[in-house]
Amino acid sequence: MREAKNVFIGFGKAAKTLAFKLAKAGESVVMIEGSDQMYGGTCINIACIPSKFLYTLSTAPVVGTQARNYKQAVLSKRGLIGSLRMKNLHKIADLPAVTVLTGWAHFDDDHTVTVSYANGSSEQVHGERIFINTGAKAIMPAIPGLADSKFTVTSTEMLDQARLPKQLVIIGGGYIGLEFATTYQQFGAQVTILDRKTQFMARDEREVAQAVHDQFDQAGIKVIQDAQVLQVTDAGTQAQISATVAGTPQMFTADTILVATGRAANIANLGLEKTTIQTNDYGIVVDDHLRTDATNVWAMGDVRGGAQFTFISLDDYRIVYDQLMGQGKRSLQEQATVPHTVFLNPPLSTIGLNEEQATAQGINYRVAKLPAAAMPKAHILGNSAGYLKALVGDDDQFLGATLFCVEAHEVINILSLAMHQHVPYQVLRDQIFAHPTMSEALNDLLELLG
Ligand SMILES: Cc1cc2nc3c(=O)[nH]c(=O)nc-3n(C[C@H](O)[C@H](O)[C@H](O)COP(=O)(O)OP(=O)(O)OC[C@H]3O[C@@H](n4cnc5c(N)ncnc54)[C@H](O)[C@@H]3O)c2cc1C
Ligand SMILES: NC(=O)c1ccc[n+]([C@@H]2O[C@H](COP(=O)([O-])OP(=O)(O)OC[C@H]3O[C@@H](n4cnc5c(N)ncnc54)[C@H](O)[C@@H]3O)[C@@H](O)[C@H]2O)c1
Repeated sequence: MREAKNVFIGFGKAAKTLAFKLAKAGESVVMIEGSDQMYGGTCINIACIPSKFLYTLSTAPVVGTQARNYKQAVLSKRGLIGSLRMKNLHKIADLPAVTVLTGWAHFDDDHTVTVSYANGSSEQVHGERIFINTGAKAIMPAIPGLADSKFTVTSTEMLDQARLPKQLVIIGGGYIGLEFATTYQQFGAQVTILDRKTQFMARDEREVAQAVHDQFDQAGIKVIQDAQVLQVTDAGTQAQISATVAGTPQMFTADTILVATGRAANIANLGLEKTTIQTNDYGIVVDDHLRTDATNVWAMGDVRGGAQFTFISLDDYRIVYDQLMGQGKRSLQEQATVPHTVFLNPPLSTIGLNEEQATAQGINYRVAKLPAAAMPKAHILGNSAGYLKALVGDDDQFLGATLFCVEAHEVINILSLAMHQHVPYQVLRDQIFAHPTMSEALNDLLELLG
């Protein structure tokens, strides 16, 4: 039986970062990844990197009469992803302390896993410690005809489909739904979002949801709330989607249906029932230090049923590394306030509380709001839509911010740093920023607070 001090199941963000550090420290590592197309995990192969690559190309200004070339963008994406995948593999596999096994793992007991290879063979691996980082996968709702339709794709297939849809129907108006609507509309597809909730962007403040809705209206993206999809039927070159919208029957047609109805932790087929590891409806149960109920097993990233973001998986690595090699003080508590970005055009970034939440919690706040159009950089970048908004408490500390403007995804990191380091707003108000940038909007925005 193969033995290692550290056995990783899944080559995700947390696993690859922790494996590298432990191997560099001279500890033996076995990294088990199911697919040779997934070295480096979901983010680089089928999620953040390819989706933001296509988003960025779709957002670039059209020069003269030259349309944005979707097929070319997908081909370039394949090149980029292929080289990142190999870079990720070699960064780990080339270390003398590491063995990478390409096969699917399942537990036999708390210390032992069996790896099944594509050629039908298998082997057992014994780990003093085992780290589960198997990620999540798209949920396919049980709608008659949906899974079997030749027009149905998940984000994974969509990002690699070289044909631009003419009529794209997206089921689900969450992160993936909103981002793919933006990207594919910009490449030239007609996009309709069908979401079952009655409210658009239900998790967000109404003010910003309305601003995004207005921007979608302008772009020609149709957003339909309170939509219950009942059935999908293939009819020649198109699918017919029957649904009710606010209780009234409606038909939609599409040549591509993107299912974006959430992602569920990859815990099936892991053999967890043979271990003392516990699961719940969201994934593997862990404590604040990411320990499972088996004392030698940790779970990190999407599989532990928390927020599904690459930066969370990366932070999970920090928590576990601190336990193994540091003081063990780091925990999930530090992840309470993190920045989020939905890559729309302009992007929407948020952190902490919005006005509605502060009001609901009875927290006193002062608010500053600045139109993006006030910033020269927004005009240079050709998109002056949106606004920046920040909330501060009686103690002059930031409570939260909503940035719906170009470069929001960069500027939000400054506010995140300020919140975590308890920097009073006056510091950013008077900070010297490079010019012309969107960061300098923080000077003008916070000046409004006096
Ligand atoms: C389209 C899309 C866009 C996204 N965009 C963003 C974004 O912009 N920003 C952001 O922060 N997050 C984004 N996310 C979320 C982000 O991709 C995930 O939260 C993150 O990749 C999860 O990483 P992880 O470390 O949990 O594991 P993953 O990177 O998912 O790795 C899990 C690995 O385990 C392997 N595996 C699974 N089961 C087994 C097994 N039994 N044996 C062996 N190997 C196994 C899988 O093949 C996979 O390689 C996006 C997600 C999607 C789908
Ligand atoms: N920029 C980013 O950070 C980014 C980008 C993409 C994905 N992600 C991550 O990936 C996760 C998965 O994304 P997602 O968009 O699939 O999930 P999501 O949870 O963000 O949104 C799912 C949406 O689908 C809707 N829905 C569910 N079932 C439905 C049905 N049967 N009919 C119609 N609507 C239905 C829900 O109302 C919800 O609005 C996100 O939660 C996020 O953590 C992050």
